[in-house]
Amino acid sequence: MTRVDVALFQIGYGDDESLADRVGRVCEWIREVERPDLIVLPELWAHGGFASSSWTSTAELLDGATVAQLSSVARKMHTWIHAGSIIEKADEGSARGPEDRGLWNTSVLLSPEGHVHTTYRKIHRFGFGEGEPRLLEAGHELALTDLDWGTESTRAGLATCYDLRFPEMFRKLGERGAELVLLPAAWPMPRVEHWQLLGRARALENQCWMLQCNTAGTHSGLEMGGHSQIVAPTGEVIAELGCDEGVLTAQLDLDMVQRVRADFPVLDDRRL
Ligand SMILES: O=C(O)CCC(=O)C(=O)O
Repeated sequence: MTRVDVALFQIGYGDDESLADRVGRVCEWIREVERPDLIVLPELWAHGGFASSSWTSTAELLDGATVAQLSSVARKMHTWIHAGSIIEKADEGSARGPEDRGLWNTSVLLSPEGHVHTTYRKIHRFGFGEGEPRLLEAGHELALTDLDWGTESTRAGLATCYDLRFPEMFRKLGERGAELVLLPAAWPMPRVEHWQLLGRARALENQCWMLQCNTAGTHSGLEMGGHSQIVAPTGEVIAELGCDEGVLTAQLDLDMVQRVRADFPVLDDRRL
């Protein structure tokens, strides 16, 4: 039986903490918890989910300071760390994307050896013409990987925040074998019920685990919604946080995906 311990860090922040201070604080905080098998952090927690006016100046390379510090934590703890997302800037001389911006909202999964294992550039940019669609390139590729736990492994799909509103993306991840989806976010408080409802829907309709890690606090004039949640392949929320900063821990029975799919084989009845 594949049982794994996960910890989602619902990071709270305001406008008064520098990126470097926040990264240092979060690395310390992670080191204080008992070693889980997988840690998940939120979207753009270092750069600020809505701090778009500073994204160009705080953007980092994939091997920049934020990822390097978290890689060192992953290696020392020998655990998987989904580092949430960063504002990634294009390396000198490399492709800058079709809109020539050279910036992406990129999620980074680190292996227990501390290596960048998988990256995912957010496909659906949020902002309706402002923020992400004005400043960042869109990602164009789905990202899936096998999380190796030692003797067993689990197929995981990566998605970020606003992607949650696009069910066809999660169906594609499911078709490519995803049993679990890692979803970091900076989802605002006024629409937190959408976050909860859509997360449950994506889990239920694809019969997969959803690990949704949101942000807390108020920055750039927006209150973040918190309410990080872990949803089972039945659509049941097995663990959730409130509005404040905190760690959400749970033990997942990953074999449940196959049991739920065998007991109620709704995915076999799709008309393609
Ligand atoms: O869809 C929403 O309501 C929030 C999405 C969002 O904040 C984001 O993708 O950064």
